[in-house]
Amino acid sequence: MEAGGPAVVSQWDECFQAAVQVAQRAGQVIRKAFTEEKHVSTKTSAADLVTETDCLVEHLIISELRKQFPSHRFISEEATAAGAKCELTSSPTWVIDPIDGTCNFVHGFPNVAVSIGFAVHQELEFGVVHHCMEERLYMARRGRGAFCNTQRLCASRETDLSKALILTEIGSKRDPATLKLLLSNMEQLLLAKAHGVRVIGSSTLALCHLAAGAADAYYQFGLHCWDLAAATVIIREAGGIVMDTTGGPLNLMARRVVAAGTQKMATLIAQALQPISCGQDDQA
Ligand SMILES: O=P(O)(O)O[C@H]1[C@H](O)[C@@H](O)[C@@H](O)[C@@H](O)[C@@H]1O
Ligand SMILES: [Mg+2]
Ligand SMILES: [Mg+2]
Repeated sequence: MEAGGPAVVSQWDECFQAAVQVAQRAGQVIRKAFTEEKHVSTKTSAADLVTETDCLVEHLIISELRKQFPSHRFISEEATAAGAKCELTSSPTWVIDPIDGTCNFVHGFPNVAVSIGFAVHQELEFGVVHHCMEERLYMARRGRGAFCNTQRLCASRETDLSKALILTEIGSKRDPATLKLLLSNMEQLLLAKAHGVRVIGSSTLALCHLAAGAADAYYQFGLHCWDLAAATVIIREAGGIVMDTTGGPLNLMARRVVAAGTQKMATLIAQALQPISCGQDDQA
């Protein structure tokens, strides 16, 4: 493009810009509500919390995006909890977690984010994650690199499990059999001499830390498509791998993931894990 020539407008520019703007507006609402009294309800278990701010922010995001893109489809956490169908079609689809880290938000623990992913023909085109308590905006567009604010992100190159910092999340399924498998998986990785295993209470922020090279791997059984969508683009554009726990390609709806800076690390993690059955987002 010659200097001063017309800006090249590529497809989905307008959607990406709208995602950035509404994620920042949502972050302001969450930051304001962070220190205020909260009305907390539970969903699938006593550990699966939701507040009026989750619902308010989800409504704010979707109504703004629907005004600009009325033909688009939406998948979001709280609408799904209220019975909406969770189906990724070939239509342009927004995949939204209004507050990732709601339990942290309720307790005043600052790992809290807004996650907005966007897919067309079931392929993820971009992701925006706003770490609203630290004013960090993680973002990536397919084929154009990953950034945190203005800093380019590069995932870890580590291939040795005994030198790895591994992130995971506990999720909200807390029956004894699930907890036994969950702790056994952590134990296997620690017995393999991993430097550490960390749980920070926000799957999407943990995945962004991986994209930034601040950890070497992430795995989870039980998260949702709205936890994963945006961060998957950010990790891939940072040079990382996001795949199914079986070692196959990621299925956004399968509620399980292994991510790492390198394919070798991702494979070592997947091989160490015992599977935990958590259903699928697109199966009621
Ligand atoms: O806070 P949420 O949006 O409910 O996300 C949770 C997620 O559902 C759970 O599986 C864990 O990954 C938590 O770390 C997330 O924050
Ligand atoms: Mg979430
Ligand atoms: Mg949420």
